[in-house]
Amino acid sequence: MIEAQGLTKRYGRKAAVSGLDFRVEPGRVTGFLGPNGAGKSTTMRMILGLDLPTSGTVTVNGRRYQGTVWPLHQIGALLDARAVHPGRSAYNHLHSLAAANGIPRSRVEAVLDQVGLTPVARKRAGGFSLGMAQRLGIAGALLGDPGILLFDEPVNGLDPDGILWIRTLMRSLAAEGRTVLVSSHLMSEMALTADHLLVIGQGRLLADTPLNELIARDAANRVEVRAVDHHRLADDLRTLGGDITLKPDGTLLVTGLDSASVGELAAARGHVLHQLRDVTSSLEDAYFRLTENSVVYRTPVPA
Ligand SMILES: Nc1ncnc2c1ncn2[C@@H]1O[C@H](COP(=O)(O)OP(=O)(O)OP(=O)(O)O)[C@@H](O)[C@H]1O
Repeated sequence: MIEAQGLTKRYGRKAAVSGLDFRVEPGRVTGFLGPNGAGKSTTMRMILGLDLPTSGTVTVNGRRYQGTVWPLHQIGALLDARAVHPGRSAYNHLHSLAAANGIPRSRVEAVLDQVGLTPVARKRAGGFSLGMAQRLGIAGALLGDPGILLFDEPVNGLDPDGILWIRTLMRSLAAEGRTVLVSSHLMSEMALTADHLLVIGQGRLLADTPLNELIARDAANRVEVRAVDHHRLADDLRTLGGDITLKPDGTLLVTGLDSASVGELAAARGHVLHQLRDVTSSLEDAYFRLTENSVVYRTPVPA
């Protein structure tokens, strides 16, 4: 279990993370989402004790960081896959980590197997592709068989097989009762991997919610309706409190009313409808709506 209270990190006048309160519970995969620069890596570094909070606290299994790096059997982390000495083999890299942490050599072989790097274990890590480096970083995180795992963008650079492997790994680590916190910008992948989400924007918590609830809340009370006289229907729906967007093809997107209310109003006022349907939502839709005011680095949309 990881618990943050009022967690704040400032760099000079800039607040990278502001007053975060959250708990990351064991037994589920918690996705950590937010636009570029939102503060995800900074938060992970503070959890690991690599950065100290300016104010507030973060505890790991109820204990505060005591000034030495958390031992690998408590927390394993993948932060930067390229942070490996390029001249060292995968085996030697893991072996020196194991030796420094009092972890038996047999674990090195076990995690190399687990991540599929046994055939290249004696090759220089500097020659690894990004996907192989990610696997080596994950092997390092698993080495101490820790109860808490942090992964910063673990699918970065992985091919579809690797992405499926990561998803299965995260889910099985959580099913074993471990605490798993994973950041990603890949919404479709997060939708398949995470049970719970923490979403931050500009250093502030925007959502701490089960994934399904976030998507369901986003879809709730959004209806698409096509009518012969869409202008008159739009006026009638507004009187019921609906927020209406008229699409170029004449379809009305109604927010704030469910399909039953729209259908009953249409029948009562004599509207001829050609279509009435609930709008479904995806994690990507929900995420965009949640973070639309928190994006710092926005890319212009081509005209
Ligand atoms: N060492 C540092 N010195 C100064 N500013 C920093 C430092 N580390 C992070 N920041 C700033 O803090 C903010 C949060 O950065 P952080 O890397 O935590 O975001 P992130 O959510 O991980 O972003 P990304 O998705 O792009 O990896 C950014 O504005 C960043 O520029």
